[in-house]
Amino acid sequence: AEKLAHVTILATGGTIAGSGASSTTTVGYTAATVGVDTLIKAVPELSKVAQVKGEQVFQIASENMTNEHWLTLAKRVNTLLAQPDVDGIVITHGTDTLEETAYFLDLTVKSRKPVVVVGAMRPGTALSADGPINLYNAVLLAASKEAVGKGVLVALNDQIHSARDVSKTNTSTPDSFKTPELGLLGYIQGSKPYFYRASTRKHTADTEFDVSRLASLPQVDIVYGYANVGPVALNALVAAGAKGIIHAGVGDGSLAATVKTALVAARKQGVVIVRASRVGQGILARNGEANDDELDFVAADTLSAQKARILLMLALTRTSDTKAIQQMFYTY
Ligand SMILES: NC(=O)C[C@H](N)C(=O)O
Repeated sequence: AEKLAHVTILATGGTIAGSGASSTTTVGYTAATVGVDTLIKAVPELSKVAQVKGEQVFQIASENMTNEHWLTLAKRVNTLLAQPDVDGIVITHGTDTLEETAYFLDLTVKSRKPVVVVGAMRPGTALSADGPINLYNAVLLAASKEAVGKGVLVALNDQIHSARDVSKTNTSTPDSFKTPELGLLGYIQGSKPYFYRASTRKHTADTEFDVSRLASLPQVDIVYGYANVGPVALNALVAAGAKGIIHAGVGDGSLAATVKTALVAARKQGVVIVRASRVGQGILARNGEANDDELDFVAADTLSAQKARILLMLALTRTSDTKAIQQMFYTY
């Protein structure tokens, strides 16, 4: 028989480690209550697909995830994957910011070994809890040869997504994670992963970002576009020391006149401005709704605002040159 792969499960909390008052409690439960050993014991089938070890890295609801948590997690993943006796990693995570952690790791993990981020939409106490099957699928995916070199993967609801393109799309249903237009990468069925496509963007072992010596990340915040918007929130963030601003604009990243004036002023003070869209799908065209060449702004391409924030933070650890940063937005 083939020797089973060694997979380490890094537990961070979330609903997958949550519990509710009754079996029908699917909202208003408590996240991050159950430890990694209990999660593993709840799925004895794991021992058929991998030799599993568990580590409790954090125990938080993912709305409390911070840059510092990400740095700690990325360093731990890199340390483990450098060991010859670790073949793959699974990270259990709350779903609210799961896509952000996954993309952060996609840009900072220095290995081709599989890394799979997984969560659940229902707490473990609920009828038809999705955590156990999601964890089982994530572990077999992390143990698989098929997942090697694919970048950080997100696996829920029997589907495999790329970290860059996946989003939580529904507040509560188990099929919440989707890659609407660019498409999911594959499925898990009958204890086997099936891949149909791969991301064309640089990730993991091929990225230029190195967090091994970083204790913090540059402050980058997001401002939202909407009818009747003014510059108050933007100006407050700049005054609070933001080094970068992601503008999650209406449509193709259009700028309200008063906001545009404030963004131009911020840029003159050295703040890097990235135009993104609140729409959720499509390319944010450089020099489309604003003349980025003239304003010295950066276009987010197809990244959501929350993922543009991650790429800009990491970009600012390397350069403040907006042409170089724009190139990164077309590369990652
Ligand atoms: N489904 C979940 O995991 C939601 C929870 N608030 C979290 O992100 O930790």
